[in-house]
Amino acid sequence: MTQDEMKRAAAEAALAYVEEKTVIGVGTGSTANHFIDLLAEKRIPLEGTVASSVATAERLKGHGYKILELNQTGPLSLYVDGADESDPRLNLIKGGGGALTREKIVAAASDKFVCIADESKLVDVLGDFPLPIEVIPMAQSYVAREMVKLGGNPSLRLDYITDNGNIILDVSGLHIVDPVTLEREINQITGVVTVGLFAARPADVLILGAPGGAQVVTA
Ligand SMILES: O=C[C@H](O)[C@H](O)[C@H](O)COP(=O)(O)O
Repeated sequence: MTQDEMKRAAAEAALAYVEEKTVIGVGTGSTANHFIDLLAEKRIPLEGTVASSVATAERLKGHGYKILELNQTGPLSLYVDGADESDPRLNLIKGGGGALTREKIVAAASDKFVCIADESKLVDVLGDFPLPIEVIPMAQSYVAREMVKLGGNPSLRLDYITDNGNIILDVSGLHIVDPVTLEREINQITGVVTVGLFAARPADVLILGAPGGAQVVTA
């Protein structure tokens, strides 16, 4: 089974959490794309969707799904999205695709967050994947210096601007044993829009695609 097939297997298992004719939140990335395509292939009717990125909105629209603004919907019952890393407590690193801010907003507004990933994304301790941070452009150097003080090695994501008009710093070298505290500390740095650590609001369910099929992990 390839990594992509494992992503698709996880996405397919997430369909079990979708209630027809509801409004759901939909994440961004290659695993979320499988989920979107499977919703359409299985002809699952939805009242609407809240997209976590422009790219996801375009893909959903291409399949005929209605896009709603989060400000119109109130709380969502379900959010489905991928991740770059998960620890066993379902704390996540997200933002490899740059969509972390809108993803974190939709996750925060959702009752249940189902994370879908291939099995390689489950790690003991977060941090091998460089931690993405969305930053207001004029704060780039300041935030980078603050991240060095926290033990990280920041690097600017080149030729990339987020859907919100900001830059991304990818911070390597972190061994994140206390993700809740680190998320809070980074959130306090002036100029940080969002850190791609999802620990104050982790996933509720992690579905891992693996050669033997999809496995459901709960914290
Ligand atoms: O910004 C992107 C998102 O956080 C993605 O969910 C994450 O990067 C995982 O992407 P993929 O499903 O392509 O591995």
